[in-house]
Amino acid sequence: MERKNLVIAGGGSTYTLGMIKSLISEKDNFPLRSIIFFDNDEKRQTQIAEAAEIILKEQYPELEHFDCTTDKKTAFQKADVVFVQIRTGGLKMRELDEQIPLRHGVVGQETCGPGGMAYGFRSIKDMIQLVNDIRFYAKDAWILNYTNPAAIVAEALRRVFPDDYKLVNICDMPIAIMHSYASLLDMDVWDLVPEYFGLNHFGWFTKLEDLQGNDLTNRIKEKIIHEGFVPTDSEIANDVSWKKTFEQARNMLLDFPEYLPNTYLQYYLYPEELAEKESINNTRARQVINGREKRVHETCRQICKDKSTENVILESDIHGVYMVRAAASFVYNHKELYIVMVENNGVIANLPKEAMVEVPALLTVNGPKPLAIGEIPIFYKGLIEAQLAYEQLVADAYFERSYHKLLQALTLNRTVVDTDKAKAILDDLIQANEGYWPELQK
Ligand SMILES: NC(=O)c1ccc[n+]([C@@H]2O[C@H](COP(=O)([O-])OP(=O)(O)OC[C@H]3O[C@@H](n4cnc5c(N)ncnc54)[C@H](O)[C@@H]3O)[C@@H](O)[C@H]2O)c1
Ligand SMILES: O=P(O)(O)OC[C@H]1O[C@H](O[C@H]2[C@H](O)[C@@H](O)[C@@H](O)O[C@@H]2CO)[C@H](O)[C@@H](O)[C@@H]1O
Ligand SMILES: [Mn+2]
Repeated sequence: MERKNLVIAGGGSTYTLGMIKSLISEKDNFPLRSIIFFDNDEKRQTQIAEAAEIILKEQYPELEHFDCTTDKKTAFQKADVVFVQIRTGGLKMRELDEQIPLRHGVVGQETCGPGGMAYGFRSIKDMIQLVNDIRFYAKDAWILNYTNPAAIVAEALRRVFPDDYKLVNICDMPIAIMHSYASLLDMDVWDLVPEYFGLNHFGWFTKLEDLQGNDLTNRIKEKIIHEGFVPTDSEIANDVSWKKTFEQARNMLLDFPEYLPNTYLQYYLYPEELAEKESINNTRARQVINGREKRVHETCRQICKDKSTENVILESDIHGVYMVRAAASFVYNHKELYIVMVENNGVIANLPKEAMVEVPALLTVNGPKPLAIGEIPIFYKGLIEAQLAYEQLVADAYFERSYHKLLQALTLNRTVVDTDKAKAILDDLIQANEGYWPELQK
């Protein structure tokens, strides 16, 4: 296999260390010549890069070149694959995204409801700029984007880069959920074959089979109902918040037993309960700042102090492995089945052609080739159509600079519903996002 050059855009991310470990564990499947980190925050990136360099020297001696840079040309000129994981406004703005809706009694979440809308409105400009920069230097590179809120980012990118089949939006939540199904069945997650439909963070598994084609769906449902549902991927297995989320997925299954839900549906199906449970001074952003971010930075400091990994525990995680194997499937034309975001174009027969849907697709050298789903039942269609309208209105509002459309979007969102509430939240978000959001016309 020809070795490739990888760039990680958002090199300072809390996910980079896990990604490095995943690239090491996957080096036979995705052999690399070089890894370059790119970020617009030199200091944040350097603390990760200094540790990454030590890890790579120790555990990836075959790698010819490692670098970290804030210069676009240095980063992208030789790129074959770019992973994009940026966060416009950082975790500081994530905290406001979560706190502001909560002040109005509405779910405060990074990718769902008003928080997701605020984050999306901040991310679109930077994502368009970044893809333009990558394309200027590397017109044929594969771009795997998992920057959130992926649904809104994917919709905006679809409009600006309509024919770019090498620009793919991808999320790890379905595989993280499948990891838990596999654990229930005492199986390897890679031996599960999913059938799934929806939008990003808004979808359902309709069937899971093993590699021999045996239907495992009912066994999974029964096990979840009788034995409970817990996160099992190393990254989140002991996380209190993720444990609660997986528990709630079991409740969703009890209420709507037809399909197995993506965990993010909890925010749309039980918005009042979820808003009540959240605590404004300890939203998820605060937990990440005091948890994953601190842990990652401490690990980096330890590695740099020891000049080795002897005193730290480093594990590859399902997030990293999923992205790496997906990239390999594109690059080497493995045609493996992954759940990714694609333009619908009839895949879900009773949804609009232009919708960015999340479905299983064969990842080929000519882009993702989604498998046909057919028509979906009315309950799911209704939920998806409203959410899709919200996502499209957010993108419309961004490109048209329209306050009116943003208010429509927020009013449509199941986590908000009430127009006066939507107006009040929107006014607070506009104020908090000054300098990040474009100016809106009323
Ligand atoms: N879709 C998924 O499955 C999935 C999974 C994990 C993380 N994510 C996303 O990955 C991103 C990173 O998450 P995190 O919690 O580690 O955040 P983080 O803030 O720790 O990392 C983001 C990095 O991006 C950098 N950055 C911000 N804007 C940039 C720009 N315009 N150009 C270059 N670099 C820029 C920041 O300086 C920072 O180092 C987020 O968007 C998160 O939502 C998505
Ligand atoms: O609240 P956070 O920052 O911990 O997580 C937000 C992200 O949650 C999902 O990603 C999970 C992933 O599913 C799991 O496998 C593991 O790697 O942890 C991730 C985060 O903890 C979701 O898919 C992402 O879009 C979110 O960014
Ligand atoms: Mn996701």
